[in-house]
Amino acid sequence: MTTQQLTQQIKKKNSFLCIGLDVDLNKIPKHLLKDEDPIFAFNKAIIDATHHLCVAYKPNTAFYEAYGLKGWKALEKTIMYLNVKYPEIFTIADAKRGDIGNTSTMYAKAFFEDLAFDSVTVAPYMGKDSIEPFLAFENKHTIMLALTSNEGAFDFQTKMVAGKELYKQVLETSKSWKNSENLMYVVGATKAEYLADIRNIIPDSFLLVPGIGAQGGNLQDVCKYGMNDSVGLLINSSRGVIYASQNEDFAEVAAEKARELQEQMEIILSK
Ligand SMILES: O=C(O)c1cc(=O)[nH]c(=O)n1[C@@H]1O[C@H](COP(=O)(O)O)[C@@H](O)[C@H]1O
Repeated sequence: MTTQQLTQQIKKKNSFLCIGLDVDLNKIPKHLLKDEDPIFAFNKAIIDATHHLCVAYKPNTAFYEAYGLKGWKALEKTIMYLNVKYPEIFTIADAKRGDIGNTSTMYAKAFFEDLAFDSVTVAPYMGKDSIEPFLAFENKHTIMLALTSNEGAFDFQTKMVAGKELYKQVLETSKSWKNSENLMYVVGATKAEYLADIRNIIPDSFLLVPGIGAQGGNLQDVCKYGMNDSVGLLINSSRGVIYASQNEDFAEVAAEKARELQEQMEIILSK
């Protein structure tokens, strides 16, 4: 999917919501545990109930890898289900990869070719030759951590390096990489006050913004400082949507939570 197609979907649905599929078997409704594949059964129900309210889904691979082969199988079934039934949805493998070049190429193949995700998250720590193998894939997007939502973001990301905060160095340097037009960036919703500075460096790029809901980030602040002419934002909520109810009505209640966020987004988009 191209970024133009993503923007079209945002305008059509009046939503720039991304729903995080972070499935924890201890948190899903008990009746699903009897299913042959509880993770996929949960995802399918959530997706069927919410696909019209969001433009993207983001399974965090940790929640699948934790269950071994069964978890990876459920991830594969989930992405196949999305690609076949809802091909207009933008898909994000939240895997936070990045390694020496030949290894990064294999990670990219795993998520872009084998699983056919539209995008994957990566960490910038190993630099240009760890990210360019991902950027080489046409019509695929590489979402690089810039300023993360957690407290530990202040350990390194905001430290001064050669007269500038490290996250700013990351943003600026990455613009010179080959196929950098395939980059998007992660900025935590809890860091909304940094977004004006970030937009000065990367005015046109899409930002994946996790951290509203459970982590306390604020949608209005993120939009005020982070939105550009083509919206340029994907706002993620995982736990706040998918675990709103742990009863049999879980998918319905998740849809209500997603609807609340979509309606706030519609108001922001109409301004
Ligand atoms: O890359 C991410 O998606 C990410 C980056 C970040 O800075 N903070 C962050 O919370 N995330 C992910 O976004 C999701 C947030 O989940 P909730 O806090 O439940 O909405 C999790 O999958 C996190 O791993």
